[in-house]
Amino acid sequence: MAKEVSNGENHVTTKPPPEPSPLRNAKFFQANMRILVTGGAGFIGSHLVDRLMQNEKNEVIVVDNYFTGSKDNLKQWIGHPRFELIRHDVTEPLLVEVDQIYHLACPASPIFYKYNPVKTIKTNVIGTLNMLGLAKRVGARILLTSTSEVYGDPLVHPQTESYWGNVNPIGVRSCYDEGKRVAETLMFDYHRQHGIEIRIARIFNTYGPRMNIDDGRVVSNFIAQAIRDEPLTVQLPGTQTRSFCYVSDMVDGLIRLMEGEHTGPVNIGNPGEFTMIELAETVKELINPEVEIITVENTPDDPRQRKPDITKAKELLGWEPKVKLREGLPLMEDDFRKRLEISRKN
Ligand SMILES: NC(=O)c1ccc[n+]([C@@H]2O[C@H](COP(=O)([O-])OP(=O)(O)OC[C@H]3O[C@@H](n4cnc5c(N)ncnc54)[C@H](O)[C@@H]3O)[C@@H](O)[C@H]2O)c1
Ligand SMILES: O=C(O)[C@H]1O[C@H](OP(=O)(O)OP(=O)(O)OC[C@H]2O[C@@H](n3ccc(=O)[nH]c3=O)[C@H](O)[C@@H]2O)[C@H](O)[C@@H](O)[C@@H]1O
Repeated sequence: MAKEVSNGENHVTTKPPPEPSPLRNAKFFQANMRILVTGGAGFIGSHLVDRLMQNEKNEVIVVDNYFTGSKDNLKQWIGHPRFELIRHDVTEPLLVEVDQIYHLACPASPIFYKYNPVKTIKTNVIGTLNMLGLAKRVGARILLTSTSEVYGDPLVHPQTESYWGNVNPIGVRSCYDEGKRVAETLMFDYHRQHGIEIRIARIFNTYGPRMNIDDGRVVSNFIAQAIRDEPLTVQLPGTQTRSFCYVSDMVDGLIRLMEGEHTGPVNIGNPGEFTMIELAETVKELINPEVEIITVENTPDDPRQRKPDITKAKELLGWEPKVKLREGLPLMEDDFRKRLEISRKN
């Protein structure tokens, strides 16, 4: 009988896990790992695909409905014999033979997940249910990209995985944070009831090249504003904090979690914590010292502080972030300048 330890509790499964595909152990087949990435045309998903495709033993299938993602993010792989791209909405069932599922499909920026909240919650609940059904049918291991938003407006700081959170169940962010909480519940219920091999990553604010330029998230907003000579819009009070992880570190953490022995949940994020005023000042200093910083109204239920405790990731996965904010911001600036076609002034 499979046994897992998480949050100090024993999760004893009622059934042995389904047999994995024989390909997982095949020595001579051209690809011995078929990997599905849902949401693979998005920001984190496309960087994950790049990393997975570097291993010649991997065959990668992306499914995406292109709500916030784009084929452009995957253009280097389209037509590659080990790569397949399917336009598909995860709220509909999917039948594909795979060994691993990275389940990322879900709009992540608050302006996009609030745009159609009913669809967001369907994506989180029905989408995750469909992917768990697929994992059960084909015996695949499945990783969910959950979020630090499961901690809500946290009363514990920094946040450890054992903290249950402080979440408004009826607020405008609930479609996303409560949606992800249900998704985590479904993952553990399939694990306990059906023996599915699960992995849960709780991702903290991640940034890097390929974020949508008008994505609405704070790092992309500030960088685009600095490049366009527009004021940096710090939402009030400006003393709220976030901890920003560069995307290459994130992808490394996700792959380690998938390949390791621990179900999670595991926080994956960079513990360097900044107020939004500090972030704006850093962007101003690095990208455009002339730019103005202004304050604007905030949106409801904005978490006041957020910083991951990454002890578990360090101990269980041997993972910690390498890229500091001051190193990551210029890399993102280069990408934004190319796409906006605005070069540096001097
Ligand atoms: N970037 C972050 O800071 C962050 C933090 C915490 C958690 N996450 C999680 O990581 C994942 C990826 O986030 P991201 O920042 O790359 O966002 P993103 O919006 O760039 O990517 C999400 C992808 O999912 C696709 N998608 C959305 N709904 C879908 C559906 N119903 N069916 C199929 N595809 C669908 C989108 O088109 C997009 O390509 C999300 O699950 C998000 O909740 C991200
Ligand atoms: O990391 C996470 O777990 C979650 O965090 C984010 O949510 P949030 O932290 O609210 O992200 P932003 O929209 O980037 O906002 C961060 C902070 O910046 C502030 N902000 C945002 C935009 C802006 O122009 N100015 C500004 O000051 C917001 O008020 C907020 O306090 C992401 O949107 C989610 O994808 C993710 O799941």
